[in-house]
Order: sequence, then structure tokens, then C-alpha cells
Amino acid sequence: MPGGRHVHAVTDAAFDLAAGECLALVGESGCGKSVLASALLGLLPGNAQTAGSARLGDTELLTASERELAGAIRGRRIGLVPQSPAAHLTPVRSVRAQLEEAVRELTGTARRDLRAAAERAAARAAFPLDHLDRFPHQLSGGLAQRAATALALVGDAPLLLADEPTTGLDRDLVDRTVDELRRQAGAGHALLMITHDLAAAERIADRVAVMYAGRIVELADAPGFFGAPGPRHPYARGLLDALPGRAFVPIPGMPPELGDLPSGCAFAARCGRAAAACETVPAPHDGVACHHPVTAKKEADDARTA
Ligand SMILES: Nc1ncnc2c1ncn2[C@@H]1O[C@H](COP(=O)(O)OP(=O)(O)OP(=O)(O)O)[C@@H](O)[C@H]1O
Ligand code: NI
Repeated sequence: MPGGRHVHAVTDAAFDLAAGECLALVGESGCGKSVLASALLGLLPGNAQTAGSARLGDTELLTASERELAGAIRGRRIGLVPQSPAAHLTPVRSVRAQLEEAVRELTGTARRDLRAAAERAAARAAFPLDHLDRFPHQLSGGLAQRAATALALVGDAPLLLADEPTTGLDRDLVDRTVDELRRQAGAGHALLMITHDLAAAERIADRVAVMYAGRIVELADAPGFFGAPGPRHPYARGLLDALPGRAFVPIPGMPPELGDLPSGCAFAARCGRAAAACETVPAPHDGVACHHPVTAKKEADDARTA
């Protein structure tokens, strides 16, 4: 940070992800989701520090050299659907040219087959073929998103990292886009989808990781999380309760600034269950980092006394 300030953007993030599996990483704006993605790709700014381990097969991503990351990892072993596609597309080249180049670089397709391969890649991401000759600035946000998704799928990478892949898309296209990403996971890829969109997460995720103020506060199987017994962390519960299709009750208050975190549980100030124990940071235990997680039994008791 400018002025020598230190921000702990991501702490205690622990999860694994197998081929064929989709993990959704959800949480409010600014909680550290993209920082986590950037760390995996070696794209953090030069003054950022990381600790711990992030393994992709035999490769330690956090200490891999830029040469290895650029030459063998990004695009080839990790496909990225970036959060701001417009910023990742090359402004002076048509979508077709960018797709053909990616196909040539990442798949070694012969020159005469590039055109067809690029069109197949576009179609996979529902990018309309009659827009392929457009330049990025001639695309709507939704089309730029689909162009970026098409590019991310070209390398057939074993891990797909999609950072808000549905921003700017209407519901139909959200469903089509996430279904295509899910299909990739079904075909033996692992998918880490970062999203604000809990409906999209519910639609395709096998597991959900909830992030709050730089920490993963809950990691759960999606069916139990979205259905019964529901989330165990009060924040995760609040996120679901805030949905229009559910209780539609927002979580009171605002998340803390990552540069100004309280010394205890970062959610305590907004938590209806906060108590003295919350003055210390809860360690993750059994998939949830909370001193008094909601349990199915507690829920049932509450319901009886309500
Ligand atoms: N280059 C940087 N220098 C200093 N701090 C940074 C930098 N990039 C990110 N941060 C800090 O990390 C925090 C998390 O940012 P991040 O982009 O990961 O959030 P996010 O969860 O992806 O949010 P969104 O949903 O809005 O994309 C920011 O609030 C900011 O405090
Ligand atoms: Ni982000």
C-alpha cells in the first residue's frame, strides 16, 4: 500500500479442489476474492507478500517463477476468466484475431484450421460468430465477458478460475455461461468460480467457500449450504437471508476496511450472536470459523421457542 501501510487482504484461506468439481467463492465486494485469485496466478503486485502453499499438481504456485507462470501455467494449466474482461482484451485487435492467436499458442492448431477452431471456441462461450470481427470497444459488457470466457477455455486448462464471470449478463446468459463453465468441470476440469451471485453459485457449485474480510469463514457442501441444514456461519446465513427469494433482510452495517480490521472476529460488530468470545479471532474448525456457529439442533430449539 502507498505510505508503507500493510493490508492483510487474505488470511487463512484453505481449500482444495479436485478435477470435475466446482467450488464457488462468495463474499461482499472488497473481501479479498480477487486478491486470492491473483495470488494463485502470480499476478499480485510486486510489493505483495504471500505465505503458505498453493499446489497445482506438483507445482507450488506461490513460489513459481514468472517465467514458469507465464510459459506453462497461465492459460495452459489455469484458465482465467478475468473480472474486468474489457481490461484483459487487447484493444487494437478483433476478437477473432485474439482467439486465433490463443488457439495457435495454446493448442498448436495448424494455420489452416485456426479459423474453425476459433469459431468453435467462440461458440462454446455463446459469443455470436457475426461479432467476431469486432474490436473490444465495440462490444457490450456482456459480449466482452463472453469473449473473455471463450479465451479462457481455449487452453483446456485443468483449473478454470472465473472471477465474476457473469457480471453484466442478464439472467438467461448468466445461466448459459455458468452452465458452460459447469460443463467444463464435468469434463474433468476443476472450476473455482468467484461470484457475488449466490443464485449462480447454487446453480452449479458442488461446494461453497464464503469469504469475509479476507478470511474464508465457511466452507461447505453446496446442497446443505443452500438447502437444509443451511449455512453455519452467521455471516453466511445473513448472505442467504438477504436474497430476494428468501427472507430479503439485509445484514446490518458494513464490512470493515481490510486496512483497519478489529482484533477479534471481523464480523462480530454485525453479528446477532456476538459474545465475549468473539474478541478473539475464531480459528476455522470443521469448515466454519465462528465461536458459536449455527447448528441444526440450535435452529430447531430456536424455532420451538420462537
Ligand atoms: N494493489 C493493492 N494494494 C493494496 N491493497 C489492495 C490491492 N489490491 C487489493 N487490495 C486490498 O484488497 C482488498 C480486496 O480486494 P479484492 O479485489 O480481492 O476484493 P473482491 O472480493 O474481489 O471484491 P469485488 O467483489 O469488488 O471484486 C481491497 O479492499 C483492498 O483493500
Ligand atoms: Ni474481485
